[in-house]
Amino acid sequence: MGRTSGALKIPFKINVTTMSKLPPSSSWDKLSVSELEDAVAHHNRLYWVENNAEISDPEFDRLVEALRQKSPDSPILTAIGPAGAGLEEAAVQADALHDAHQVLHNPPMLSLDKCYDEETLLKWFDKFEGDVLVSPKVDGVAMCVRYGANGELLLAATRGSGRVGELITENAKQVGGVPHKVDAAGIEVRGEAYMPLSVFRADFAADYANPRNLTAGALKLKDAQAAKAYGIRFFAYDVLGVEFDTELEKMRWLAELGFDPVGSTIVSKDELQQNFERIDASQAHADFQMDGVVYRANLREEQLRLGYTGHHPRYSIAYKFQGDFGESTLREVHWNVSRTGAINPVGIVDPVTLSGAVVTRASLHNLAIMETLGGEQGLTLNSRVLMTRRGGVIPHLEKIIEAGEQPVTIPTECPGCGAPTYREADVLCADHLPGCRAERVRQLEHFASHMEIKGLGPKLLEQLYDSGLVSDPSDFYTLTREELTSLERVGTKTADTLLERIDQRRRVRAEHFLRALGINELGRHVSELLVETYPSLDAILAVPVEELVAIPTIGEVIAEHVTKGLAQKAELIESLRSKIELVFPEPKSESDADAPSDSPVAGRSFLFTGTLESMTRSEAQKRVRALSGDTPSSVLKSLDYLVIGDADYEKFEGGWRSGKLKKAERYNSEGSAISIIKETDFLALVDAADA
Ligand SMILES: NC(=O)c1ccc[n+]([C@@H]2O[C@H](COP(=O)([O-])OP(=O)(O)OC[C@H]3O[C@@H](n4cnc5c(N)ncnc54)[C@H](O)[C@@H]3O)[C@@H](O)[C@H]2O)c1
Ligand SMILES: [Zn+2]
Repeated sequence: MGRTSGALKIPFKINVTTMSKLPPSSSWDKLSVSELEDAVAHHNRLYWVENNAEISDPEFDRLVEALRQKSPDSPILTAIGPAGAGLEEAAVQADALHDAHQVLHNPPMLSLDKCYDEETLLKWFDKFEGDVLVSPKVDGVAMCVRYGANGELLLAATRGSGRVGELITENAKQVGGVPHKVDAAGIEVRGEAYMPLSVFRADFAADYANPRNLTAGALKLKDAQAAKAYGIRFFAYDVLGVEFDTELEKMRWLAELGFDPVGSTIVSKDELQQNFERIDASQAHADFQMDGVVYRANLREEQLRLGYTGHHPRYSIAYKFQGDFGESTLREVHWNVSRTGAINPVGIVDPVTLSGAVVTRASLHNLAIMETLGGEQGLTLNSRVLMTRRGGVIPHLEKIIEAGEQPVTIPTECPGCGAPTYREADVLCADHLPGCRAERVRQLEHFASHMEIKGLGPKLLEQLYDSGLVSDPSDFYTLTREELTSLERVGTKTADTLLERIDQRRRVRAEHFLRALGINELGRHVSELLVETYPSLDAILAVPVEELVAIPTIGEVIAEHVTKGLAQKAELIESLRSKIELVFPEPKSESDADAPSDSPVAGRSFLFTGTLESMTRSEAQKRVRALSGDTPSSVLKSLDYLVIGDADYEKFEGGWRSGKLKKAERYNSEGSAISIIKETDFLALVDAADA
């Protein structure tokens, strides 16, 4: 089974950093001003115009900083960014504004001023009065959304050159956190679109190097429906068309409108550095990639007084993460069999400490990405390499500093079963033999994770597979306590918890089941489409390729992979369906096609207050979102449910009111219809929606 790029793949170049023809970062300082200027202009162009960066972002930032140190007034410094790269000129020359696909940004969507140390930050702070709003600098793609006189979504656009952006309205409607209607007239909201790291890790990390490129690609896909499969979300950080006295009020208002504002706090001068460190540390658990911290003067009158340069607002600055680099040596390349059967390279390097963690391995994604990394002579062992953690988290082999001598050998046989390998497009494949251990264990892992059976980690799965207790996913459902406790390090308590978790997943939504099968191209989007289009598993299994191709967004390649995969797994599917009950959505009748769904959760919004007992707040929010509900971060007039933790519900009945409750009651007295319910009732709602 091989991977071929199907229609769902993004037609977007992967930004792999290869060996730079210019000197490595350590020698930027030795260049003259004019050499530095040339280098900055060169890389800026490669990045913005050719979409093919040769050096990493932190390295580019160092280069710019080297120029700024030597020649603070260099005109090149203010020409960095898309406009400086000539994009704007090109757009205007092409008479862009008469082009229906483009939008003029007024005022332009500017860049941000940058700094790399506390001293520079404090100097900036001394230019104005009042406190500062701090927020993470989200490493995504800038986007604006405009709303009309009735609050309807009019258009959305990319930042483009800063002055001229590209229209992406239909795609933006598929982005989480972009309300289609707001309770405000004639506003423009600006913010950052990004791919949550959880989505990137689950669906794309094996084939793509960077969530930011995927985000940019998804926003520009011709087929807006297909964009949905990328799970892109939007953080709002600014609004035009309404004036506020402070940034804080602005961010609160955005939350009330239903946007997801970037998490922000107000701080004073002596807390600036401490908040940089706090946000830096938060990378370990954040679900988005960030590349620094943004500071903004809180008082609007001070912002107006400071104004703008042509490149950035003076009232704002980004304190960028240095990108913790470390040199190491590439010792080996391991080849892992993925759940789709692709055999992908993983680099094993000498231990190096980066952002507080020891890194010894980094995914090299796939054969083609590995080749690009190695450059003309190919990747070699014992190469000196530069390691980073992307977004401070994902270990990444940034570039080769000095090549070694021994070329990496590409296996001719699958490391799991010995089947001969072959290349298909970017990927190394094999027609795995039935007993391919690596592929089987990976499939078990994939099944468990998509069926949301917690506790089945890779170690335990290997034990289960090697002991013969589980050879395919249907065996999970016949495991007994005795069998489980016969394994090393599995006690009765662990066994019972596990059995209970498996039991809870005997009744699942059909799209989750389809996706869990681990069939190439049968991901979230195609599974959902199939389940929406066909009423039963039998109907899905019987669909011929020609019919699948007729479904919008399913191309020929996808259709072939899916039908072939389902046929190959017929036996497994039969054995699973005798143990699992699949839930299909109620068929929609023609007349109510546009009516809100009758799921008690889909399309409704939920906000939580007080302490939840059955799960954490973020788990509760995840469940709501998984059922297509919304989770605004504050009380809106249009809110459907305010959920009170069970323990606090008694207090509520006794007269206690949280801020959120007070607000909800006030809105209700003004005509809103917010249901205030307790946790147990919420659980009943989600269970009903899940059923
Ligand atoms: N590798 C290379 O060769 C190369 C060359 C040129 C530029 N670059 C990189 O391109 C990137 C983009 O540069 P730039 O100057 O256009 O953008 P920038 O890095 O100055 O950032 C400005 C952007 O930050 C975004 N942002 C994210 N979170 C925000 C928040 N909380 N508040 C306000 N704004 C927020 C905004 O959308 C805004 O457009 C930089 O990271 C730079 O390193 C790399
Ligand atoms: Zn194999």
